[in-house]
Amino acid sequence: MLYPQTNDARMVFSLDGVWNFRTVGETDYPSEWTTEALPEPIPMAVPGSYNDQNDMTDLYDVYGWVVYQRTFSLPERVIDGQRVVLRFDAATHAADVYLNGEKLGSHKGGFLPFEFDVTDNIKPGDNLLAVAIDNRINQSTLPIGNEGNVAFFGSDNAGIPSVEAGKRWAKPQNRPNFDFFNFAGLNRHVELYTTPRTYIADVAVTTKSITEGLNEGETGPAVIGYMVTLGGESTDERGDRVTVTIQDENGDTVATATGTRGEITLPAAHLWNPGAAYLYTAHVALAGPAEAKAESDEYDQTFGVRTVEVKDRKFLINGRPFYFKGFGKHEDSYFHGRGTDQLLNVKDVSLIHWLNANSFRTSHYPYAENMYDLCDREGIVIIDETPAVGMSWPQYTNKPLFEHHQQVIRDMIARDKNHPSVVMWSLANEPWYDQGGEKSENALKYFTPLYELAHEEDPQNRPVTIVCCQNDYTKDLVTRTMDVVCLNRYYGWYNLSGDLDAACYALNYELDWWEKIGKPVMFTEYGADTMEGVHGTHGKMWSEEYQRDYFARIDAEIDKRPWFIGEQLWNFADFVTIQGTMRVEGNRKGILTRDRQPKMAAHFLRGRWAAIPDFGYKG
Ligand SMILES: CCCCCC[C@@H]1NC[C@@H](O)[C@H](O)[C@H]1C(=O)O
Repeated sequence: MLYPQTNDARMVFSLDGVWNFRTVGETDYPSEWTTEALPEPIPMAVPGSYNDQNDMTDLYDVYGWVVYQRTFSLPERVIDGQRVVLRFDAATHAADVYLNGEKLGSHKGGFLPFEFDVTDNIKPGDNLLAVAIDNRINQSTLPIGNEGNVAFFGSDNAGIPSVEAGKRWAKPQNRPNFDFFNFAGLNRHVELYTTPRTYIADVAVTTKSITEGLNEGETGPAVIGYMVTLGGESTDERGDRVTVTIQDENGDTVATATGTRGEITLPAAHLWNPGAAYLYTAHVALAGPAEAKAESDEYDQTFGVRTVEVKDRKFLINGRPFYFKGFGKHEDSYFHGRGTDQLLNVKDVSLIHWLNANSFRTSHYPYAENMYDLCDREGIVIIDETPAVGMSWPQYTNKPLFEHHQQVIRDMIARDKNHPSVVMWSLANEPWYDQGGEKSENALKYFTPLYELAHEEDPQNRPVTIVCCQNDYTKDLVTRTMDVVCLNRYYGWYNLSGDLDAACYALNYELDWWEKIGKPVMFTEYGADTMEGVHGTHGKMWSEEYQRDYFARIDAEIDKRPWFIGEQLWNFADFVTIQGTMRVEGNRKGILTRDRQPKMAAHFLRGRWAAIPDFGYKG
């Protein structure tokens, strides 16, 4: 799915700004709220979660529907004869969309784009756009919501008559089976864009071969593959009117090709590398019929020349063994909630550089495209993750959920396939699947087809993984089948708490087991909750000294394992969760505070990572 672009053939109209907004709740929204002006609306900024934007009412407790509304008008002379598309970069978690009183359709899933062809719905003057959004999560959504009365890490005294009575009486609420606040709404950009009626619908670019061993700034022959998909009217005989021009970073043409698919040799290619990005542009042009130049289309698709491969328990980028240094993150900030904030993206990327990190995982959902674009140009490596978090054995026989999971994988790869920064797909975070017997078998039957689907859907055929929770690894049949074993481990925090000696012993006990499995292994989570300003001469849990010591001790152990290919800790920064006895204004495992100030561990890691090269750390 191409990101909207303004050029000689296309135009983008942003619908960001202040919309009208009303909460509805669990019942259905009134139909007149989608066909007439909202009564007594409050202002709501888009993009942005609605939860933190108004203190006259508690929008943290919304359970069910809200309705957004705005009007817009488009210049007739610009859209005349063009195709007009309404696109949502995301709407969390489910949306019904109406234009001028007509329902355009619905979308389920809160972290990937969807669009509607509104060519025949647009009218001169004001158009009324209404979007109803449902924030409810349950056992059949991704992420997973508990339908009982306790969330992940929620506390309870089950069985006590008064407590049970209180749980029955309590108003319905979302009970996330995951550890981040269920921020919702129009979290990302909303836009209208035009294309000709016959248009470029998709562009895929792959790297077929490179010259390995190039140093930064050196060039060598490379071969790329491309495929252009056309859409709209009379697309079949138009293939011969497609030209592809490859431009280097200076905008100079380095190669050209015609046709909707083929291979192109770049005689002196610059490689895209972590920390040394180089971006090319494939300028795709679809010539209109001679008699109608105005029907030509064009699209500029950036890409990087680089290969990714898992081989001999190494993670190779451009044939060299890469070592992941970084973290899991969240799209999470004051006031914006999970809303796209380009300034924060730029600041976070600067902090990734300041920390001498080179990568992050999009825990636990695909992030907004803007962040991937930034990482493409900044040479930061991404593990791209679906919103499948909080899963357990009941899900592995839930066929509608499996089909939704398949669609999410297709949509995530369709959106992110051209980003050189994306080097691996994560199918899920911490699915619980170590109960042994049929439950473990069902998990394997659920995830194996998804693993195969991700490989099939990706034209670049990147490695595929799943991120494994602290579990009984001997009964976990799934993790060991992935291309890379990604472990979330909390020795010294959730278990053997405060005892880093025992924690290191237990970690090595498990790593001895993984030694025999023959796959590359990395941490995708490890860490300790830390309150900035809490100190101690013998750093105890929650102190800044403990978080620093935790990483220093654990890292010393993984350094001893040549097949341990990376350390992504938990978390880049503190972030908001449900309220609960184990969370103080959220999860405090950040090495930065939520307002991006470094804790003591950040300084330790900055020094450690300065001494760890992107390539060849383990030989
Ligand atoms: C019993 C062990 C469970 C460890 C689970 C650790 C969790 N992994 C997923 C993340 O979203 C959580 O924030 C993290 C944690 O709680 O800080």
